[in-house]
Amino acid sequence: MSGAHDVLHHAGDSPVHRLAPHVKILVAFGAVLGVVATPRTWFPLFGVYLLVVVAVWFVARVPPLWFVKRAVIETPFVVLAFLLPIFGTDPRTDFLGLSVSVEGSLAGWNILAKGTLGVLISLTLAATTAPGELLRGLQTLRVPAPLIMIATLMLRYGEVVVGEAKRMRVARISRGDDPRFLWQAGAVARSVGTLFIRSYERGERVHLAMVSRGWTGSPGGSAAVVAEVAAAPALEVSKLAFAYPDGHQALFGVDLRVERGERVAVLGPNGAGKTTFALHLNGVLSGGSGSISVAGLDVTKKNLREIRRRVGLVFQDPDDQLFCPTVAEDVAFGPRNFGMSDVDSRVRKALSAVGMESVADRSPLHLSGGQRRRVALATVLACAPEILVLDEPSANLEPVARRELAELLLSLAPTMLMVTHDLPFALQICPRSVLVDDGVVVADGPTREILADAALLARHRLELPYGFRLD
Ligand SMILES: Nc1ncnc2c1ncn2[C@@H]1O[C@H](COP(=O)(O)OP(=O)(O)OP(=O)(O)O)[C@@H](O)[C@H]1O
Repeated sequence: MSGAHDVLHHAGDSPVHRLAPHVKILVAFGAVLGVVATPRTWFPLFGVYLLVVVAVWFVARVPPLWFVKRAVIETPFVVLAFLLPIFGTDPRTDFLGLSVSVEGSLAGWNILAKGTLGVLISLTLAATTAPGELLRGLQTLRVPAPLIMIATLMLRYGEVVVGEAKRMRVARISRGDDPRFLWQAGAVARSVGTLFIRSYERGERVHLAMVSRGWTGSPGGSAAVVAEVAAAPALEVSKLAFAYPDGHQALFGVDLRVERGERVAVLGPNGAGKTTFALHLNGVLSGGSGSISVAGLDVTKKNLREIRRRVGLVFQDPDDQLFCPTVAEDVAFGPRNFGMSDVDSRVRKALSAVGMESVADRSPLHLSGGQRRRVALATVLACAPEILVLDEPSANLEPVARRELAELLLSLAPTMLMVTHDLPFALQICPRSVLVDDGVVVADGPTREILADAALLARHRLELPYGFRLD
């Protein structure tokens, strides 16, 4: 998936691109301050500023048109700048036969000149500095960690919106739409509404993924550990029922007990409630009825931090799970939130476990789907959870990557719950399966026996793949 990276960053190898990011941030910041502080009537100086900015574009080898296209974000200010002379206060003067306010004209010019230069300077910084570099530059400048985290999240949200917009555009065009013509403006306007909703929903899923790795609103945290109840099962779920805020009832009373070290597959047709169930296991979803306990600790607000340290959730879509500028930072996110001490070595070990050490410094968004899936698993492994909850781990994996993932999962010690439609994968990894349908557990037993029950599978819209035989 491409994101805001590609929209605002113009990759290159010019001297401007090669400058240290913190130097560029300081220069850009100083330049914006200089522009803002310049008296509005020093007209020629604004011309000089513009020439300097354009000269930087030439050295950076980024075409001026690239900036012009992106400067459209300034449109509301331009409109305001042109309205001020018309509606400004007296005294007034004649300009090209129009009566314009003198003060309004100066105020409009001030906004137009300073706003445009500010936008162009910011775009120049963004064009010549990759987002990850920008964040590193801020770190070098010792900008407080919460501000850097906020910048990271804003960046991720930008990527979410741009990514959704691109996906929707491709979907529209592939179905014959060509939104270049005026009479399609209505469809485009409706798409903007949909884009907002889709971006909001994805943003919410990214937030859930952050919460599930211990994010509480500020980076860092303590490593306080709550004592568990000895001899309690790894997981005990009783009469769990849940309805989404729109009133849709997804779970109707799930009961499940999982012993320590067990590997259990959660099977079921589309819409059965599997993901909803998985999201409850570390308190990402809550508010229904029934109870859940992990190693004897109730999943309640007071224990949430400890529960999230113990239950690692790997989301169905890796794009929901990965939001930091680099793979290494994403993998470090959970251990940092949980106040773990040996973060660097955890990151190295987790990436090595999934065979992804070589991509540590790359942006997660520039990886292939299969690579992202492995990195998403590493983000959770780095927290060494006692229970690993995986939602569709084998989806979109090439056969070799799928086999490697199976070997990796079989080599891991934690208790495991794996939501999957991949029945052979369930058989390979999990000796036990539970079948969920319509928000309740309808079967629970050895995976082989459940998969051998053709009538049971058929009743719940499950099917072994063509040619697959249970020996
Ligand atoms: N955010 C939401 N708001 C309202 N309803 C939802 C929401 N998310 C899921 N649902 C509904 O809850 C039900 C269970 O969804 P869930 O995603 O848990 O199913 P699933 O078994 O994981 O399905 P799949 O195999 O297709 O991933 C579905 O009917 C779904 O439409």
